[in-house]
Amino acid sequence: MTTQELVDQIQKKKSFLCIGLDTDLDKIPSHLINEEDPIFSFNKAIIDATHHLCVAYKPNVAFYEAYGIEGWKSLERTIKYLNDNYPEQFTIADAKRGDIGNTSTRYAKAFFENLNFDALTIAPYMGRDSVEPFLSFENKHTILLALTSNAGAFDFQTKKVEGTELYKEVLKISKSYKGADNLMYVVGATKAEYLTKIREIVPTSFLLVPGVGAQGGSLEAVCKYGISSNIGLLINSSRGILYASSGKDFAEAAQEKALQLQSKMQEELEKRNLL
Ligand SMILES: O=c1ccn([C@@H]2O[C@H](COP(=O)(O)O)[C@@H](O)[C@H]2O)c(=O)[nH]1
Repeated sequence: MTTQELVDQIQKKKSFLCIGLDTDLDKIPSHLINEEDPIFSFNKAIIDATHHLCVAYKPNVAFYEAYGIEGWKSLERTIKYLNDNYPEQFTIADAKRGDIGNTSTRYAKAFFENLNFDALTIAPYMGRDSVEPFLSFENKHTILLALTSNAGAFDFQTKKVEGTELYKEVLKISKSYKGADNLMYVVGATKAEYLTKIREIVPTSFLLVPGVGAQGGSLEAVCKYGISSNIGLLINSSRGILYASSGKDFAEAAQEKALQLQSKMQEELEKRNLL
């Protein structure tokens, strides 16, 4: 999917919601456990109930890898279901990969070609030659960790290197990478006050913003400091939507949570004349 197609979807749906498919067998409703593939059954019900309210889905691969080959099959079924039934959805594999060049190329093939995701999260720590292999895939997006939502982000990301915070160096230096047009960045909703500085460096780049919901980040603050002329935000919520109910009404409850977030997003877009 091109970035313009993503912007068109956001405007059509009045939503920049990304739903995180962090599907945990310990948390899904008990009546699904005896299904042949409980993870896929849960995901399918969530997707069918929420697709009109969001523009992206983000399975975090840890939740699939944790169950071995069966978990990987659930991930394959989920991305195939999305691509076959809702091709307008922007799909993100949250895998936080990145390695020496030839290995990065294999990761890129796994997620962009084999599984056919639109985007993949990448750790920038190994630098240019670990990131550029991902950027050479046309209409595929590399989402680089810039300033993450967790407390440990302050261990390294905000430390100064030759006078500049490391996360700013990640943003600045990555702009010179070959294929940088395919870059997006992760910025945690819990770090919303940093977004003004971030927008000075990457004024229109898309930002994937996790941390609204279970981690306590504020949607309003993210919009206040981070929204750009092309909107440029995908705000993720996983647990806050997926586990709104542990009963048979889980999909309806997830839909209600997604609707609440979509309505707030619509308000934020309308008050800035971005629709
Ligand atoms: O900085 C980051 C980067 C990634 N994540 C991931 O996003 C979701 C958030 O889930 P919630 O349940 O909405 O808290 C999860 O997959 C994280 O691994 C992040 O939270 N922060």
